Amino acid sequence: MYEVRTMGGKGLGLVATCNIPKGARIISETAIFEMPRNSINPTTVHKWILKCLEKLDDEKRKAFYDLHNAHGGEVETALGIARTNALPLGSNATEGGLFLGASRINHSCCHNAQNTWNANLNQLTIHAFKDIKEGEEICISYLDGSEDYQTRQRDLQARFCFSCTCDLCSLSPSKRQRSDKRLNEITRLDEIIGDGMSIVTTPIACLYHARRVLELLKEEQIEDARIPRLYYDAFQIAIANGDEARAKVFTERAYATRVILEGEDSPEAVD
Ligand SMILES: C[S@@+](CC[C@H](N)C(=O)[O-])C[C@H]1O[C@@H](n2cnc3c(N)ncnc32)[C@H](O)[C@@H]1O
Repeated sequence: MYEVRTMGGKGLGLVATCNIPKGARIISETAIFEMPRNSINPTTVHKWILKCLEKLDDEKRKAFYDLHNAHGGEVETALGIARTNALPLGSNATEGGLFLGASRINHSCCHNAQNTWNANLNQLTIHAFKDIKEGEEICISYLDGSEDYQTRQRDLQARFCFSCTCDLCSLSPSKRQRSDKRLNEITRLDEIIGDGMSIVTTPIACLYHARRVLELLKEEQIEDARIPRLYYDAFQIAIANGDEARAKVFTERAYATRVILEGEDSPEAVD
């Protein structure tokens, strides 16, 4: 479905070699090793990585050292490579995994693919959540939420040492301002919906917020994991308030959108 090519200014990247339909699984890959992701002493993490590398065969160890290192000079080589390439093993996971294939996927703030840790398969999956045309680059997002332009640039620079020039980051100042306003509003409403209390005390307002977030995501052409999460929130609001009919509709939508992003075998879809 893809090949690894040199992408001017971005190093290597994945390009679709055929039309990839929305929902297709592009990659399913086992980690060469797992490592702690956050806030642990760098020396400890470095030692951990070296131990993991010792256990690999020569070919995999060489392939690891061939991966991009965005932190060269700042930290030990193996740690720099691991920090540049580790992908999370679940949302909010404290563990990351090193994947030789998926590590070549570049970032876009208007990405077309989703990386997910599938604990049922014990593999990382990459799914197209938009139709991807032959010749188009396959991109994921390295970021978690709906950050505005400045926050995205700051985080990408700090964690991956590049300035993003994707279509979203290249909008004219006025269009970017409108996009930032929508993204900040998504974050604000998401926080209200995510607060367990407001689901019980102001359920109708929460449902309106959820609908508004969906509209905003659509305007921003975002079709990632935020959509099933939102339908799941709406399901919980309906259940908490005894509205079984709406709960059924929301759960069906949460399932359908989750399957596109992760496949029927994903634990989130199965649950
Ligand atoms: C996980 S690697 C991705 C694959 C990498 N391009 C390679 O050659 O192996 C992450 C690094 O790729 C580059 N990169 C990823 N997305 C980019 C983008 N949108 N613009 C510029 N560089 C990008 C940055 O150097 C980043 O630190």
